[in-house]
Formats: sequence, structure tokens, C-alpha cells
Amino acid sequence: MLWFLPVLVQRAVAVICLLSLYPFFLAIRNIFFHPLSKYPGPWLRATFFWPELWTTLTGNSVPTHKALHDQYGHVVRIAPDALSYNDPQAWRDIHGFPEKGKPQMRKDRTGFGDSPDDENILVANDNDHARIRKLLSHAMSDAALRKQEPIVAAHQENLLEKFYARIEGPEKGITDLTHWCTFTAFDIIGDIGLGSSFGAVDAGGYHSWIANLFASIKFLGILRVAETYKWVGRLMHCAMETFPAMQKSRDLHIKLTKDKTLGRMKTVTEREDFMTHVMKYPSNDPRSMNEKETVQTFAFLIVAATETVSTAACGAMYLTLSHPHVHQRLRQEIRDAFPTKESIRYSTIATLPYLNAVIEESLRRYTPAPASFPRRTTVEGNVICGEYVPPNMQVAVHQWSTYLSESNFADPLTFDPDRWLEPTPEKYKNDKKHALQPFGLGPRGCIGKNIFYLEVRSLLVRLFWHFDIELCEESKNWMDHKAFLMWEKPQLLVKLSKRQEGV
Ligand code: HEM
Repeated sequence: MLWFLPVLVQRAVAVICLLSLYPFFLAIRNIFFHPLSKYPGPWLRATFFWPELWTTLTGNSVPTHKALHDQYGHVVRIAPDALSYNDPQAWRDIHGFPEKGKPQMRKDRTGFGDSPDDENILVANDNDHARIRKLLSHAMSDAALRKQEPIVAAHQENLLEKFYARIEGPEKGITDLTHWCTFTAFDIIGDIGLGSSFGAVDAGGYHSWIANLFASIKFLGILRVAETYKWVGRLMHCAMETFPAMQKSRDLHIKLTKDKTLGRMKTVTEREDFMTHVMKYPSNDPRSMNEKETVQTFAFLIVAATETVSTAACGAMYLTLSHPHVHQRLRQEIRDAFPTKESIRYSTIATLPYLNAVIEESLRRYTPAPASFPRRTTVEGNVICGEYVPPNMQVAVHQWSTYLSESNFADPLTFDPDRWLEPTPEKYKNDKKHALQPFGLGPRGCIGKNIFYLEVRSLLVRLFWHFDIELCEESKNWMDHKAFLMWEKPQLLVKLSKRQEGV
């Protein structure tokens, strides 16, 4: 009766054998016969995607990539179809403007972890991107920013008031800069972008929206895995129905942005903000942005302008405070330049050489977006760092590995702003300064760079002008933390005191 059982067992054994041999065949194919076979890297990464995805999900990809570059050199095969570079030439070859008549390399959507129906400046095709970017570039031009300076100053002065109150209050000056820098950057982007502050500094607590920002960035890592392994993606979608909190943070961010953006679009105002430029043309004009693009672009802008700015500000504060000679020199430069608090003006702030050197060195030593912004090679393939890379491969410059590589910067782990001063000290004469591109470059490089400098330079000046600041013991190793596309910053505890006259 059960005559068919042995046949079934035989077939099952055959299937199991074949399945268990699959990784072996995959390894042979990917290691020896893949178009990227000649590139160096560990065989496990050449065979499978999961080592790369695992380090991304667990927040360890940044140090892992650096270790791989230290071991294998300026280019490493980090996944079967992916190359990571730490050579400055790769910035131009991957991100720079393409030769006339040649296409840009497209963004790798799996690398960005966005969903296929997203429409925003970050992922738009070249034509839509040019249209969106043109509208926003006007909003972030030098002339537009000059009008925003008093708004930025007002938010930072509001922060100073809160800090003075903390010195007098039960906190005795102990303050978490991570929280307060995030609140301030969030309020500023609300005000200069969408016409009204979010009121986070006044509330002084975690606005539910801010609490969600980082969670939604972290979620991008999960989406990246789901995009690469479709079956894992399907499992995750099932899990999400059971545990909707996983996707909730991202959805909530989009919903809150939508409410705020549509609210602003209905408001008639004389005061210029980013939305003034976005709404320059009527909605039926081909040069305008549609509602979905507008909401999603602002959703990205809010994250870009809050997380990166607060990360860079905290990084600069931590590195300065943990290097007493840098701290002393910076404070002196600031206090000498501005005899009174009323004399603090951005036109002077922007010219302070040591301040600028501290910020550049902080962007190098604790770069705010430490991973990479991957692209796919074009249908013809591309030459990167003098080597031909075949079509449709993922290629990227890894920021952390580039900035901490001895082949680009002398004594790369040392925080020394002097390397950015003129004349360049002998020790740093061979530094490849152009390797530092924290804002990316080319047609899709950051358009918020000027806003970043406006906010961070003037915040540092105000803090060091008004307060004597000490790093608390609990934050002595502040930089040891994980990264999920961006750093998962812990509290940065400092003790603020009113400045001692004559110091
Ligand atoms: C330390 C601060 C910042 C860093 C390190 C940074 C970094 C970057 C990088 C690396 C890119 C390029 C991504 C790619 O090549 O795929 C980018 C794009 C972008 N950033 Fe920033 N950013 C910062 C601040 C800001 C601010 C303050 C804003 C807005 C107010 C902003 C808005 C944007 C926009 C709109 C893009 C997309 C540009 C495009 O695709 O045309 N960023 N940013």
C-alpha cells in the first residue's frame, strides 16, 4: 500500500542534497565567474549578500567596512555585486558630473532602502530631480539664506535662555546636548522650511515627531534587507501585520509631514520660507512639484536638516571639549572676535579661521553620514579609479573609511583642526583634502550645505561665547556608538556655567 514511500524519500533526499549543494555552486560562480571576481574582498561577502545586510541591520557596517578597507585596500567587494571605495578619485568617478552626453549613474534604491512608489528629490529620475532641485536651490541660495539668518539666531537665543535657566535650576547646568541640539535643528527647519517652529525647545521634552525620526531612519535598514531578499521581505511584511510598530514610525513621519506641509500650502504669508519657492508656479505648471513630491521631499528635508545638523554639532562639541587645547583656542578666538553678545553677526562668524578648521576636522573625524550613498553603474559600465566596472553593479564611496584612511590623511585618528589651517603644517602637507566630501558632490550632492554651516557655526559661537562648558564623566567615550545610515547618538552630557569674565 505504501509502495510509493521509498520513491518519495529518495526524491526528498535528492532535493535536500541539491539544496545543500546550492551554496557551494553559488560560491564557485560568484568567486570565480562573476564580473566582479577580480576585485579583492572576503569570499563570504563575494558569495552572499547576508554578511553586508547583517552588519547594516545590527548597526556595525561602519567599522566593518573600515576594517575591510584596512585589510584589502582602496576598493573592496563587500557583497556579490557591490564595491566599496575609499579613494578620493572615486568621488569624481561615481558622484561627479558625467561627461557630456553620458548618463548619471542612478541611485541604488536597495541601497537607500526606500519603497518603489516613493517620489522625492532623493530618488527621483534625472528629469524630475532637475525640476525639484531647481525649486529648492532657490530656497537655499545665499540670498534666501541671508533672510533666514535672524530666524536661526532667534531659535539659538531661545536655546541659550533655556540653558541659563538650567544653570540656575535643579539641573545645576547638567545638560544633554544631543537632545537640545536636535530640538533646535528641528525647530529651525520647521520655521525656515514650512513657516512655523515645531516648538520643541519650548516644550523641552521629546516631541513625538522627533522621537520617531531616528526610528524611521533605522527602519530604512530593514527595508534594505527586504528589497534584497524578496522572501525575507515577504516574511517581514507578515511580521509587520503582527507587529505594526515596525513600520509605524516611518508612516507617522510621513503623516505628520503631510499635515504640516498641506497646512502651510493653504496659508497666505508674506514671510519667505522654502515653501514660498516650492509654490512659485501654479500647480498645473510643468515646472511645479505635485503634492506627493512636495510632502515626501519635505519629509526627507526634515530628517536631513535635523539629524545631520544635530549630529555634526554634537560631534564638534564633543571633539572640542575632549581636546582642552582646541577648546581653549576656539573659545579665545570667539570671545576676541565678539566683544559683546550683540556684536555676534554671521558675516564675521563665517570668517573665523579656527572655528572653520574645527568644523572641517569634526566633519572628518566624526562624519555625520558615515556610511555611503550607493549608485548603480550605467548600461555601458563605468571606469572607476582607472578600472572598468561592468553594468548594473553597486558602487559607493564609504565615508568613514575614506576619512580615517592613512592613504588620505596623516595620523587620521587624531583630531587636529590645524590640518585645515593656512599655511598647512608640514605634517599634513600630503593630506588629500579633497577626499573629505561629507555633503557628497555632483548633480545630486547636498543642497543644504549652506544651511548646515549657518546653523552649526553660529551655534558653536553662541555656546562658547556665553558659557564655560565641561564634558561630563559619563560622556567621556561618547563617540563609541552604532550607526544605522546615521549615528545612533547617545546622550552627550555637559556641565554649563556662566562664562567667567576675563577668561
Ligand atoms: C552635516 C549636515 C549634512 C550632511 C553631512 C549632508 C549630507 C548629504 C549627502 C551626502 C547628500 C547626497 C546624497 C547622495 O549623494 O545620494 C545629501 C543630499 C541632500 N541633502 Fe544633505 N546633508 C546635510 C545637511 C543638510 C541640510 C541642513 C539640508 C536641508 C536643509 C539637506 C538637504 C539635502 C537634500 C535636499 C539632498 C538631496 C539633494 C539632491 O538629491 O539633489 N542636507 N546630503
